[in-house]
Amino acid sequence: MTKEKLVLIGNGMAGIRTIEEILKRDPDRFEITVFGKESHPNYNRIALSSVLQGDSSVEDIILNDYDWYENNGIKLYTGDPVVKVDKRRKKIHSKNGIVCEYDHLIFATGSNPFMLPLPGADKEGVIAFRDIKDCETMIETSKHYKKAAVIGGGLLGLEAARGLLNLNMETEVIHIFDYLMERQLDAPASDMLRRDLEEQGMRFHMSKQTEMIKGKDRVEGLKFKDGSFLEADLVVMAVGIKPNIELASDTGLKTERAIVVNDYMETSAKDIYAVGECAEHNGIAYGLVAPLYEQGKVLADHLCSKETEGYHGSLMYTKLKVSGVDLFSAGQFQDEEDTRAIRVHDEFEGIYKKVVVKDNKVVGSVLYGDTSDSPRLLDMMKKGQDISDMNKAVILPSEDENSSGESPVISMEDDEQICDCNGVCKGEIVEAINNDGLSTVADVTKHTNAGRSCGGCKPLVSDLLSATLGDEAVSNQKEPMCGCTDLSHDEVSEAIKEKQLSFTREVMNVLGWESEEGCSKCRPAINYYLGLNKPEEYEDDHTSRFINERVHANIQNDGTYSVVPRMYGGVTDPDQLRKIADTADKYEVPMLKVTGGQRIDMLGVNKEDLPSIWKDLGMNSGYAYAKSIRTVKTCVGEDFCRFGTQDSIGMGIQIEKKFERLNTPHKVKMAVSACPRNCAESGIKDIGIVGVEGAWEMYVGGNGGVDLRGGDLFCKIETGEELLDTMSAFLQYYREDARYLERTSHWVERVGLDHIRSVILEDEEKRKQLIENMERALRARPKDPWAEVTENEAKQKELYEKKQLEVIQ
Ligand SMILES: Cc1cc2nc3c(=O)[nH]c(=O)nc-3n(C[C@H](O)[C@H](O)[C@H](O)COP(=O)(O)OP(=O)(O)OC[C@H]3O[C@@H](n4cnc5c(N)ncnc54)[C@H](O)[C@@H]3O)c2cc1C
Ligand SMILES: NC(=O)c1ccc[n+]([C@@H]2O[C@H](COP(=O)([O-])OP(=O)(O)OC[C@H]3O[C@@H](n4cnc5c(N)ncnc54)[C@H](O)[C@@H]3O)[C@@H](O)[C@H]2O)c1
Ligand code: SF4
Ligand code: FES
Repeated sequence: MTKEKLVLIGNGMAGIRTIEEILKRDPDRFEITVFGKESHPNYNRIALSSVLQGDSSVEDIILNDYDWYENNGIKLYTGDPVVKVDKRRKKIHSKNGIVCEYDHLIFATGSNPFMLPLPGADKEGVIAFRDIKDCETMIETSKHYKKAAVIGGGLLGLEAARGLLNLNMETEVIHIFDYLMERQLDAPASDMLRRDLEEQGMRFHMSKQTEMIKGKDRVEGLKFKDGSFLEADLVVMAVGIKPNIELASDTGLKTERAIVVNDYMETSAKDIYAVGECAEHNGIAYGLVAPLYEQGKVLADHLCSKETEGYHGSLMYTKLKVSGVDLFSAGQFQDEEDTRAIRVHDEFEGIYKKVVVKDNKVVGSVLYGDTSDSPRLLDMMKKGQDISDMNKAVILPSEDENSSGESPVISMEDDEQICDCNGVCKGEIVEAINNDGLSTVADVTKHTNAGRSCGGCKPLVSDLLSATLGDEAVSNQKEPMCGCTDLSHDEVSEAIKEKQLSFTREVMNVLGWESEEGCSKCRPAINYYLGLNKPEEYEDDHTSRFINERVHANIQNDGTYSVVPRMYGGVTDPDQLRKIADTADKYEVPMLKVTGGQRIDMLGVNKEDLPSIWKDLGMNSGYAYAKSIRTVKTCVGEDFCRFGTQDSIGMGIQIEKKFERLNTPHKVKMAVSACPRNCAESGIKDIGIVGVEGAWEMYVGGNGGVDLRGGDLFCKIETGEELLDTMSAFLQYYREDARYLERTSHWVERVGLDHIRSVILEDEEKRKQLIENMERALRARPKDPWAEVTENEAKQKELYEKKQLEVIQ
């Protein structure tokens, strides 16, 4: 039977949740194609706040990785926005020229941040906070500049400001009203919030209107309408959002503030639907995920011909994701003529609670300092519960009545919601815990979606696990490697060693994997642990590798690849440069870029050209795509620099040649500087070497990326030979002890520098063993992967022939 063609425009939270709901209902019904403007798979936009605040990495917040699309037969085009919809022919056109037919078309194009049209708003350093790029810009800016200004004291502005404080920037918030978050809070709660945030170091400029952004090319400050001026190196605008409806209006769909939809998320055009922030239902365009996910369920029912009552609007409720601040706001929280309120205000404890009542029903609430009543109040609001017979103390129990120490989940009814973002009730979670044998919060999230968005409900989920299984069962819980197994990384790696397992399928069978094929989390990890255990015998399973490692090149946002040849120690010569230039000319490589790792990146290469480019270059792979040794950056050192005390280039080249092509749990970057001026940035590398008079200092666990971390001084070593031995022992211990995908920076923090020192510097036996194991691993390394491909026609056919370009990326 031919499948109906379903095209989704917008690879964001609402659109992909709708696809997940469709797959749950009728997985084989549609041939699904997704177009996304951003060059990432679907990620948790909400968690950008936690990336900025340093609690997660970009990798942690991916909701559906590339393999998910592939495994569900979904064709994904990232970095390729739809630019035209031909309603008559039922076709869409993408920016990169892809034309795709549809039977059903979903708009889920979200919103754009609203940028105040101020003079100077186009200067460098003026940004929004909406996507991964914005987040990365803020993190990068904080490395070079000190003063940040956030315009807008709403949810987004305050979460951005907290993140900027964490990045050590002096942070000023400019707000147009005289109290913060006026759309969610009343004056007393807002005052308490402001005081708490001031204590955290935020500074506020209230009732201020920005007139212009000053500066030459880059922002230098803000001028306000009252004539005052504030210096700033970075300006983040967080003054609301504008639904992204340009394409919809060009298509002729009815739009007002957003794309107008009916109760079944149908737009004014046949077979075209809209969900998410770009949709407007009954005059409301929502800007929080809970309503958007409700819309997704309705649209999935409708498209899969399931019975549905339709979408009838949602109650809005929010929490601020700033640590140290407990705040909840829902519904109609301001006093009106026809409302009355129950209030508790404890200035000593910093607690404020207000419940607004209208026609004997709770219609809104603001809680500050203690939000434990929020699930119950929300439930009352949703059910429209009549409270005329209820005692005030039952609606808002006093602290004494509330202070049994018992978690609020205990007294919740089964139909009360625990996860507001995803609409998951207590009963549903308890049933999943009991029926599916769940024992961790991660299990619950995987099975029910509870906790998968803002994460605010995770403490309640954890309490519910304890209440259902008993404290002991839960305290013994560990983080499983992935949803296919209950075993942790350490247990899997240990079992491979103990049982001397030899290949992926065997591991899965012997260790009782839940899914036959494994998933994109466990397969690469198992492949790594197997190679670690039997370096000489194990044959790498390339099907378990991530796409970049499978094809030995990094995929770019437009579907092309980058080629980075190895340049040992960042040193090149005219011959290499000529080869690179000739190859770039021959294959019309659109960009050559010098990388931070001191080599040359050839960007924009077509996949089918990769093998011949590698052949023409005749250089080794730089492994820029791999969980392996990447670069050894060097400064010019004693031969040329008047401060140099050591031969940094020579040492860098020796290190790179010794450890190249070695598999590691995550990428490993190194650097050698010949004096403490540190021109090669040794302080932010996994291993950084610094020359001092008559010796080398070795730093470990540095990271210059999102999780910025200065390396720790590990030891001081006199000879080059001893340095290489100590590096061998350190790298091998990292390879054996760290979990797959754990950077050295996280590993060093988890196990502790003292412990690593005691193993490598104090335990002679263990050090010797580690160095021997490293030598075994180095001897067993495969040859250069580019050379292997250029000599292997079958591989070229399998991986690089043009038809492969159609493969989902
Ligand atoms: C920092 C931050 C924190 C947040 N915190 C919370 C929170 O705690 N709780 C909460 O409920 N909500 C929160 N939100 C809001 C929430 O993230 C959004 O409501 C939600 O992401 C909207 O989902 P969406 O799919 O409608 O839009 P989006 O997630 O924006 O997805 C739309 C996608 O469509 C793409 N697109 C647009 N035009 C095209 C085109 N022509 N072709 C192809 N692709 C296109 C866009 O690039 C985008 O990737 C937060 C938002 C931010 C920015
Ligand atoms: N925790 C959460 O739930 C959360 C977190 C972040 C973002 N979001 C969502 O993301 C979207 C964007 O958030 P937002 O905070 O930008 O929108 P918002 O509309 O909620 O708040 C914008 C704030 O900017 C202020 N403002 C407007 N013009 C201004 C000006 N010229 N100068 C100074 N202040 C000005 C407004 O008074 C308002 O308080 C919203 O839909 C929000 O719900 C939610
Ligand atoms: S690190 Fe020292 S030796 Fe190396 S280039 Fe810089 S100043 Fe010169
Ligand atoms: S309440 Fe946001 S993820 Fe559960």
